Amino acid sequence: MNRKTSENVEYTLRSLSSLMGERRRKQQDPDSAIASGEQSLIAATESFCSLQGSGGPGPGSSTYLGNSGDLERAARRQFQQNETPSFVYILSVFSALGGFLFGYDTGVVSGAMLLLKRQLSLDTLWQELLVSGTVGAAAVSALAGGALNGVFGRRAAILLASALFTAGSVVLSVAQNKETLLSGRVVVGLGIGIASMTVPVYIAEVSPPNLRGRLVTVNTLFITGGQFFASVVDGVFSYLPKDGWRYMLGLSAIPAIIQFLGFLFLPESPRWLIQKGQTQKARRILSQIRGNQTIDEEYDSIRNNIEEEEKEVGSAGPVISRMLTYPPTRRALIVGCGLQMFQQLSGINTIMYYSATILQMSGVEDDRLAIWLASVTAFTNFIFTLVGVWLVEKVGRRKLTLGSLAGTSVALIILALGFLLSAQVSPQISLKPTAPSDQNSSCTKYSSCDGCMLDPGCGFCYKMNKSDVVDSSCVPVNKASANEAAWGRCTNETKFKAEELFWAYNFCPTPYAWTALLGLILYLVFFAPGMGPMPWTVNSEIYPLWARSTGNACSSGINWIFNVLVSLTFLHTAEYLTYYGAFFLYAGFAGLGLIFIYGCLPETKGRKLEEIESLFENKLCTCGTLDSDEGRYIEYIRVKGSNYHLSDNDASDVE
Ligand SMILES: O[C@H]1[C@H](O)[C@@H](O)[C@H](O)[C@@H](O)[C@H]1O
Repeated sequence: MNRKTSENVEYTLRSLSSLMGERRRKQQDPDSAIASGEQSLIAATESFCSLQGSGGPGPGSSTYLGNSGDLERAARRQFQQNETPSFVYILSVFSALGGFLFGYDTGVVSGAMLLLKRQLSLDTLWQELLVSGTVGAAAVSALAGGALNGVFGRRAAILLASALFTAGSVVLSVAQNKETLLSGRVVVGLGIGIASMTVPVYIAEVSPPNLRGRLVTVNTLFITGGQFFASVVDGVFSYLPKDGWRYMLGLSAIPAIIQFLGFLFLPESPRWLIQKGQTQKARRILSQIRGNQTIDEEYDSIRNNIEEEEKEVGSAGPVISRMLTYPPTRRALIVGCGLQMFQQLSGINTIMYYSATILQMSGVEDDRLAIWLASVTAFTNFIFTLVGVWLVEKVGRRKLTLGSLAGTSVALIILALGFLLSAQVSPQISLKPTAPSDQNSSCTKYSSCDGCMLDPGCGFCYKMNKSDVVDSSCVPVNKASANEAAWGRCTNETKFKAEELFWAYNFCPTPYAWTALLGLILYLVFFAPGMGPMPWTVNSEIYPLWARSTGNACSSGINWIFNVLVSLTFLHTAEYLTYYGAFFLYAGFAGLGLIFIYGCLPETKGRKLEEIESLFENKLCTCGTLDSDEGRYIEYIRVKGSNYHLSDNDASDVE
């Protein structure tokens, strides 16, 4: 946003105070690492005193000379401790429980489905409804969450999300039929959508700039942590074939209740309060969150910004149309939505969903072992998100996202090559058994395992002679259990195993499985630190306050819409393009994403939320060239006469 000349006075004051502070720091305290704000506090006080000529102790007075060092030290100690108060961490962890629930509830369903489909005899349509019903509901509520956040505030939205999570989990754990299950999954989905768009915004708004990226990324750490925890719970309760799913789906009520109770006592975002004109309350909460640190500079900068924004953009008309007609927010919206779209188009959820099969291809035949190994995949995703938490404030958002997506693209190519090589050496089908008269025989038309595996209705029954596949056939899968065939030699698991027969559903025995496995591991190692968390982190930062809820609602909505699209189309894509074709396609999307991010994503590391809008003043796709600006840090703030004043109405304010 263009700062007007009326601010020159403020800016000059700021420069002056910084210069004085800098000189003083060099003279008195050359070694200590004092943040720039600290110097300006002291210097601003000096410059204010001398400018005012108030008769109080000034640079020329003996009292001043005698006590200035002590005063400075005392002021430093009292107001400028640079430690981050633990309250910020408490707020972040309680809000990130929303991320945990997002991860848990999207992750747990695959294990629950294995048990549910048998107990409630669910056909494919119902299985799909139960999985995508949640993601679809999340898309709707993420879009609607913008208005909710804007009108009722971040805290109310988080409370609502945790209430929905709790209600949904209770309904799921006591459900007696598939209709009730679907309604429970939809309620949980509504909670996920609201949490996914609100939590990053709330954390970004309460965090100090130097920690913001890290704390918002912790939310994604909680998402992947939730997914990992869900996979462990799936493993544990898979041993309870009757009611195991009730525990799997119901357990999320515990973190949801904890979050709800916590947020009854936790405060609203001070930025939202300032926007709503509740300035006294905002100031109180901001100083509570910042502990010993002085908040005047931050408070003023937020308030000035809101005033300026209102002047520049106006407040009439729906936020989304104002965002689209005002170039900086339009550009930010394109970047935010593009990031979320490319996150999903890189196929993360297909990879997570498909990991058990990739692992089976590499020789893990036991189903239960495959479930446990899938939790190793989820664990890898989680651990490498932790690497992202560590890197985000070191290398910045832009480099982290670019590096991550470049690695992800290479991993996708390796994965695709693994499937391609496997398809080329796919075992031939040597036996064509005749189907019993009342049974489906369409599977017997395939001539190699590859075609058979891509048909969701068929499986591959074979024997091994040393490392060669022999006596192989393609027969229909048993609809009640994918571990067995509907008819033929592989119908009874215990019996066919004793006869040294093998049953492969969804995969083919292949000597190149290691390539796919390598691709899978590399994918997670690269995706998790950058492309996983950064779309959420960047979106929480790039919109000005008036557009933040709406911007995040749109971009989260895009994330969920593409999530549904990619997951629902994966099997069909694989059928038409084969598996390697599907992964080459995702690699192509990742490549496009790389160009988009290289051209359009600016670095937001270390900047105040209020400054970030200025990064979108230039035409889109010039961000790469602006990268060199990283070190240039200009602060636009209004310096008040005293940083110590306690109320908005303090008569000593100089503006
Ligand atoms: O950032 C998250 C994370 O990467 C998850 O693992 C994935 O399942 C979500 O779709 C994504 O939004």
